[in-house]
Amino acid sequence: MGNIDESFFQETEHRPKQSTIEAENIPLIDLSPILTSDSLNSSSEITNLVAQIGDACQKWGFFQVINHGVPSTCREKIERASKEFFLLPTEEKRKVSRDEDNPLGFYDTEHTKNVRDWKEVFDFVVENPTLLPASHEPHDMELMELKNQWPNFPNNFREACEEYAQGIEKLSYKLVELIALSLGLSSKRLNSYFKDQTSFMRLNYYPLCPIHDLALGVGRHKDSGALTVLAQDDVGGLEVKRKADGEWIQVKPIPDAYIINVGDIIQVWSNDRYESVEHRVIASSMKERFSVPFFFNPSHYVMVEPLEELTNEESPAKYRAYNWGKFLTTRNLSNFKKLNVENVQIYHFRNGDLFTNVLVGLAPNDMVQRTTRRRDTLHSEGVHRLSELCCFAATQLVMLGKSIISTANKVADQDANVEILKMEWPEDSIERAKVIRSKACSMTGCVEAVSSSFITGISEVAEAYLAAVKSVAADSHEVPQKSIQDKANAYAENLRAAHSTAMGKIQDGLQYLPYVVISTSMPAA
Ligand SMILES: O=C(O)CCC(=O)C(=O)O
Ligand SMILES: [Fe+2]
Repeated sequence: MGNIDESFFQETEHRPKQSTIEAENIPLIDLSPILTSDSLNSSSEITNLVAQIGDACQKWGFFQVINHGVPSTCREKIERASKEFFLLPTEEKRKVSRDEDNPLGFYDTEHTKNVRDWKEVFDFVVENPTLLPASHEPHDMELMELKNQWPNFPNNFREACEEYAQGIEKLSYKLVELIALSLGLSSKRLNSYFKDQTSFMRLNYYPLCPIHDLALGVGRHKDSGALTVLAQDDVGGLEVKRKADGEWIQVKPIPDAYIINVGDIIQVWSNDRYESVEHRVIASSMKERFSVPFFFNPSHYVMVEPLEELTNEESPAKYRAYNWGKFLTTRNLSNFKKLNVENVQIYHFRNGDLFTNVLVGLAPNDMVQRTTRRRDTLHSEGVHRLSELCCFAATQLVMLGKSIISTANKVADQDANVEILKMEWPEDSIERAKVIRSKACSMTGCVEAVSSSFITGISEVAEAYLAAVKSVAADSHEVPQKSIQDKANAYAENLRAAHSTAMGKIQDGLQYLPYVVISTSMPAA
């Protein structure tokens, strides 16, 4: 697993506590009613099942299922294959490493919220190939094909993975149908979104961890897809944040059960009726652990937005539509592992109506105060995040230069625990330039995402204020409208300027790197 470095250390407040609550568990649901019929016709058993699923989604966002119809032999086969694969020597596993061009395969430096996870993974897609946007750039329509890479050992690995994926995919459709019914929709309402699915399966291996009090197997996160179907072994370690009080609750291993959780997409489709809930995995110094999540994701071209049937005047759409493929590629951007900014999140697409709710019922003066405070906070936070990003980008560019030079001189850099310095550079200088270009694209992509989310946020606050003022005060001219709006515009302009400065700095820094590449590729005099 390599050296223990600080990139694994969680901030103090996110480190595992000694005693987590074991008393309550997430709901356990018996799916046997779906085994007897192909269509989910409205028998009283199905109605009862749908109600249980609806309750579990609402209260926990998580549940376990038994009598699900996935043959246990399939599961045993993939679990055995996974164990055999991860126990191979690292050099063997690295033959199918994921890289800049292919995000599928083996990987041991997964990061969650910029902290390294104590685990190794192997990813494969269920539609081979899977189509995704080639870049996160909004106007770039080019697509790319993701293709699986399979290891030579163990020799039944591919077969075990493909068979298991088929069984789990079938179960996932059933679950999505039950969830659709629980939202009052027709059972097949969501199925077409998965026609050219971008779903993937992940084999997780959590090795023994000597720093289990500092690190996590997987840091706290929400799953960004539609639905996750997880097989965990008998070791345990998955914890779910209880919605009622924010306590971390252990998910007890149940033989042959699957753990199901609602992802961000169902949260958006359901307009927040069901929430995607945070979870994490504790690392252990006593027992290694294996798990296999399946991330059921829609086609890349799906625009994710609250379903029409679930929104109306009283409960308007809480999110703007976003393109799933672009969301995923923006997420995957972060090849710079220790990015000091948050990755793209669904709340970046939240509509301003939440702030409108904050203003409801306030006296005009209080409205002014609340709006001013929110607008100013968004502005200063935006400036802060952009300047942090700018410093980060400059450091990364220097590091890239150092890394090229030390590779050319074949010396290890003193800072070798910095991820980027350990990069393996291609021999060919054009290929090196391509790597630099893709890193620069990642950085500019992040700058763009951060600045546009703050600019949108500020203008939404100003709009919500205008609407609220108009609705309460007939003589609203007494309430400052113009100055609130003007200042919001000035702030947005200021953020745009900070954005251009950051992009300029990245471009400036980038100008030097080709010289470094060229000079380090020339033969010594
Ligand atoms: O290994 C587990 O139990 C959960 C892993 C997980 O949450 C994930 O990969 O998203
Ligand atoms: Fe997860």
